[in-house]
Amino acid sequence: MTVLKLGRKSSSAKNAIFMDCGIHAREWISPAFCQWFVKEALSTYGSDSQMTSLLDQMDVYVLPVFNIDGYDFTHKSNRMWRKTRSMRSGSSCVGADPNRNFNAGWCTLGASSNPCSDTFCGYSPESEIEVKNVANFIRKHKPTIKAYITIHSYSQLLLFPYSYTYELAADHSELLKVAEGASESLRSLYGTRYTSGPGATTIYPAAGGSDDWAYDLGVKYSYTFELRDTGRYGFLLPESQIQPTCEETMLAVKYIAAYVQKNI
Ligand SMILES: NCCCCC[C@@H](C[SeH])C(=O)O
Ligand SMILES: [Zn+2]
Ligand SMILES: [Zn+2]
Ligand SMILES: [Zn+2]
Repeated sequence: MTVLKLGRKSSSAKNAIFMDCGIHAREWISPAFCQWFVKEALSTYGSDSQMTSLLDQMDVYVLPVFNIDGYDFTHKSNRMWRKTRSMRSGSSCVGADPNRNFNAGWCTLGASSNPCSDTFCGYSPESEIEVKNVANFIRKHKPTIKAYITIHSYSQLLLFPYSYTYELAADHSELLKVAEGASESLRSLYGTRYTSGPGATTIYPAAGGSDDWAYDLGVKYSYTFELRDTGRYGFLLPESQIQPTCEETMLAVKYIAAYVQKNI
């Protein structure tokens, strides 16, 4: 698994943030953001005081395209594909939903055990190699990873645990406070409105998600972004909106990163 590691070289282990994009194949604005984030982070390091401080003090792991085979399939065959492209003998349907395949309330609610469903949870937790690799990486770096951010589209939401239960997370009020601050920061650029809240009540119940899994592993600041828009173009966001979406999302990510820096 190829992860980009951004940050000033340091002999001692620095605390880190892990961010992935492209877990769902059709959400093309997501990998676009991760790619843009890397360019922007590296080109503003040294001039932007917040980015400089962030990369001096922390490392940022970026996984630009989580679901590579699915992303490729959306370019070549089916633009609306969501899942992985794993094959299983005996099943006529392909792939599992990687955001239902993590070991967090696995396949209990908001997921399907039907291999042909777009929210198929997989044959077992971490059955998808992409999920296993990311889970292994985060487990291995557990002591230093202080925040997990996963980028999706669309709906303009900033979600945090839990989605596998309606129970509030132990850190609910803090996670909400940070999400609202980040959404406010995002809105300050172009007025784009986000809704913040726990996944289960803010979007829908959904077990097996990467954010819930990271949170239960101990990564307190765990967030799922649903980027633009709210349905006009949906997954087919026009090219003209890529740059503004990236710029406003950067403000939210920097807000979260700055909060994490101050509070770990
Ligand atoms: N952990 C689940 C967060 C809420 C659902 C997020 C959306 C992104 Se397309 C989904 O995976 O259905
Ligand atoms: Zn293409
Ligand atoms: Zn998604
Ligand atoms: Zn989505």
